[in-house]
Amino acid sequence: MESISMMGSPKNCNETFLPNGVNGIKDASKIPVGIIGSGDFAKSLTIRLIRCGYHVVIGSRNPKFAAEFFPHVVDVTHHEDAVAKTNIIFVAIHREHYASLWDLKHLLVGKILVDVSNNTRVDQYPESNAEYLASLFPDSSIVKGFNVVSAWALQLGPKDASRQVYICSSNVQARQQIIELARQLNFIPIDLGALSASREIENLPLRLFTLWKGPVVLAVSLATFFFIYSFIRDVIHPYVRNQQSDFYKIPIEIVNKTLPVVAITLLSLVYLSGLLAAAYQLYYGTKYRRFPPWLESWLQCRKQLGLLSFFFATVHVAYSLCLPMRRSERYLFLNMAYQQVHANVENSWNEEEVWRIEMYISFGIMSLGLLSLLAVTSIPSVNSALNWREFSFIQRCICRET
Ligand SMILES: NC(=O)C1=CN([C@@H]2O[C@H](COP(=O)(O)OP(=O)(O)OC[C@H]3O[C@@H](n4cnc5c(N)ncnc54)[C@H](OP(=O)(O)O)[C@@H]3O)[C@@H](O)[C@H]2O)C=CC1
Ligand SMILES: [Cu+2]
Repeated sequence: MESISMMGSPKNCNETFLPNGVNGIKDASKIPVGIIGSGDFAKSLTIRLIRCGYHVVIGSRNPKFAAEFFPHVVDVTHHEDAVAKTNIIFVAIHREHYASLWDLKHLLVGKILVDVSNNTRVDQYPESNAEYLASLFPDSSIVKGFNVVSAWALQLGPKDASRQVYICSSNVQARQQIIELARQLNFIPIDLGALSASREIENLPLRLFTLWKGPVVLAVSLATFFFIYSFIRDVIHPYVRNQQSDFYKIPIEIVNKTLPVVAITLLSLVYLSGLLAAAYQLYYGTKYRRFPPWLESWLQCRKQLGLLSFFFATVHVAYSLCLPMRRSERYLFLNMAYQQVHANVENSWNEEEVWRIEMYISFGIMSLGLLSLLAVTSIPSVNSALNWREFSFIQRCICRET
């Protein structure tokens, strides 16, 4: 790591945004970082780099044209010139164009090339883009990284939540330098070792929603099932038996009966997986045995199940709050009042019923409160502000009470 401490720019990017590097960023501002390509990624990366005090050199096929899109402090020049001026070069062009850099081969000897590219499909090519780049330029140090951040996120600045970047390279020194650079740019670098990990890193952005797929399909199936069940029970059944038309109940009442059932089923699935895992460990008398794959993936998507449960519970609360606003409710209310008058009942207060409903509502609100606490603590930035014990306290103890 010492070899890179020369990059020593301040920990906080904001400080470095001052003009002329007033506060001790002189070192970093002197380190030129090269970027080949002048597209969206190059533009956003440039902004992040200069904010953090780096000097940026852009290599473009058409520097005159490209210069218009970059701040004045950026040196926009030809590929050869950019490569000659810098030791760390981001390759911000698509894989299909890598071969066009072939002429620069002699200039790239011993330099660090950072491959930021992504593919459109998982395992699109036999070898990863970074390995392909390495095969084109065997005398350069190829580092894979930064492909999981979007150009948009790069521009948002250091406060953005998606801060993790995965970095790998077979050249340890080059990898360490890029890891340090990522840290200076206020990312959280994760070292994945040798360049062979690049295939996995390239597949990451394409696999973002894998953990959501199962829970979402499950939630939709549960919702459909319970909706049909309530529909048959509360609408079809009275219609068939007494010719009573309750179809008006479909949009609100039936939906509102479905929502809490789905919410509570999903929440119970979150904790059931933990119980099954514990039972499994007790049964085999060891915690060093792998769980079966279905349990493993179930355990992995607990957070998604929990968040979906929270979503259904919240919508249920919104629906419930709107129940008395409906016209149907008012008609029913009036009719009831009329019937009461007709039957000469002066007071229809039912102590038991009153208590039941009061308790229902109170518990409902309390559960939503606790569920939102769980949901909030699972947000990465909040999560990282809690220590491990605090987090497991909230996730375990509070939940047991719900
Ligand atoms: N955009 C994003 O959010 C992200 C992009 N990436 C990766 O970054 C890389 C660049 O993406 P992005 O900036 O969006 O792409 P763009 O299409 O916006 O830009 C690509 C750049 O490549 C250069 N280029 C185009 N054709 C050729 C060619 N035939 N030969 C040499 N250079 C060429 C051009 O620069 P010039 O005309 O100056 O030579 C062009 O500006 C890609 O590999 C992408 O996968 C990774 C993460 C996120
Ligand atoms: Cu309810």
